[in-house]
Amino acid sequence: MLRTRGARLGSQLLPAALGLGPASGRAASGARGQEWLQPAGYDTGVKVYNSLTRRKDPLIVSSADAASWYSCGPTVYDHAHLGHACSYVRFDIIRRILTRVFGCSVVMVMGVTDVDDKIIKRANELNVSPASLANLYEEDFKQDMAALKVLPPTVYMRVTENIPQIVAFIAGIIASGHAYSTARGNVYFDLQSRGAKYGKLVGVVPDPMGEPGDSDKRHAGDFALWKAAKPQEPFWASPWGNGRPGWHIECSTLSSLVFGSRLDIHSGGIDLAFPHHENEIAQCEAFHRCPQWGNYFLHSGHLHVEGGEEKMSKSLRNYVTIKDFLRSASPDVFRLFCLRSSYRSAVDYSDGAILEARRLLHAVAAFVEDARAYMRGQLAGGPVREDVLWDRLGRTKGAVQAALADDFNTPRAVDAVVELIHHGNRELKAAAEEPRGPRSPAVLGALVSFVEQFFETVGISLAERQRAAGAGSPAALHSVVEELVRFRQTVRRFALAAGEAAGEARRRQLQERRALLEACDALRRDLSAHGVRIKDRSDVSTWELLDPRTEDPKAGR
Ligand SMILES: Nc1ncnc2c1ncn2[C@@H]1O[C@H](COP(=O)(O)OP(=O)(O)OP(=O)(O)O)[C@@H](O)[C@H]1O
Ligand SMILES: [Zn+2]
Repeated sequence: MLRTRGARLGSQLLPAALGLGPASGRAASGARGQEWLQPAGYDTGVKVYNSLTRRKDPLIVSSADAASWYSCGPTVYDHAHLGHACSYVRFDIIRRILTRVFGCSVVMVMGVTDVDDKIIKRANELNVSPASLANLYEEDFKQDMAALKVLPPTVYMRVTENIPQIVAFIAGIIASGHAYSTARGNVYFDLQSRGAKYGKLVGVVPDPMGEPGDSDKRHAGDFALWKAAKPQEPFWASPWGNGRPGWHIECSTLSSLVFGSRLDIHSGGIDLAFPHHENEIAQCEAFHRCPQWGNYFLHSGHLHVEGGEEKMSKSLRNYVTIKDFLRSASPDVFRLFCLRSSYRSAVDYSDGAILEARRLLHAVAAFVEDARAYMRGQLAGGPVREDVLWDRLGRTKGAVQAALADDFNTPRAVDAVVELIHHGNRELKAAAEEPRGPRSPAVLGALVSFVEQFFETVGISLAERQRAAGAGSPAALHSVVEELVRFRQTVRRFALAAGEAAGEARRRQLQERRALLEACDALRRDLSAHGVRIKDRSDVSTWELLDPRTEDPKAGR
């Protein structure tokens, strides 16, 4: 059982410290029961789909240096799965785009739910304390996020470390006349007191769930802010007796502790819109006594298992853990899979979809590598149509910027980049078929830079991909591979030179040297299993180190 901590009512959470005043700006139509107030501040240039208005609004944040963003974090009772990964990777992509493309720095707070029914139940099953179970899976979650290259929030905040602040927040809501305590030591939000403003996020408010007959609520839809302690459960002291916080109040308090009464962006999976976010809004607007607390609510669509109606979920046992996934595929492959659909849409997870992402990543890397080889003069070839490529590059840059400004439309941006690569490949191919002539390394260099920069922006590093398998390996090993590939090239050239003889001599030489070519092919195949990919172009061989998890298993055979 957790140590009970005394609540220091009001001392931590003074409304004066929290109250930055209501969001200012002009009104716009949209939300149920009241108008959405367009905030004043820094216009990012992005139009974002706002669940509050159910349309795309200009994204205006308090400041370009510190857009406030609250992200609902995990309930830490088990390993995270690809559904969680999908939501956090998608928002990580948006955060990176906001920062790197639209010049807006983000201050992100993520709440970690480390006390909750699911945690208590699982801890009891495993016969460990809820606190140690939560600690274990919080660390596990952070490791999974790091493995997926999701940038950590500016600060993680644990519920159990902020109980006095939560108690003070609840007291503030009672003081504002929007909550009541009961004889049994529970505190509920009084839904009727909110009137038509309840439902401003989701529009139509679903009927409240069936309630147990002995509930001490005034109305079935009222939701718990404080739950009186039950036997064998962790509890903390409060003015209403021992107990623990309800789920929704945690996020309202944690967000307000850092950002006060104005929040620019709030994110989470679509399942959190109701009742969780709706209730957070009710609580915050009651506490801060402001007409609009959160300005933009962003919701990510669910990851489903292909063919299934339901989201990937622990309780449905239809999940793949992040760890299992990363054993056979790289984080970049998963990220590209996420990029290929809008963050708002539901997406089907399947082996086929992952293989497609893998192949696409492979094709991108192959282009970059070929363009580099061309620049170095290793690709035999003549001129490319420079003007065509410069024109394409300019148009692609514009298309990518426009797509990202349109509700972070990553699939459209990726398509534009793939189209550019297609043109780049076409020119390289044509150049390879022409006799030697003037070369155009600059434009291909510009294409490589742009493609690399685009993927870097969204968190996929093509350069890192080349280094991955070699990371930490001594430089000497690198030199050994270099020597090996050079030796193989010498052997290969000798074998290929047989074709230059004539008549019977040619046939005999080809026959004699065929075994050498076969040995060279076998070595290429064998080394690819160790992440060394050799590419033969005519009689020139180059090589690179690759992360085997990124590679298409069938590629290069
Ligand atoms: N299948 C999924 N697809 C996309 N996002 C998901 C999926 N499952 C959970 N999420 C999101 O992950 C975040 C953390 O969720 P949380 O810890 O509450 O898990 P959960 O929804 O209880 O998961 P589970 O249903 O497996 O128990 C939330 O934003 C939630 O919306
Ligand atoms: Zn939340």
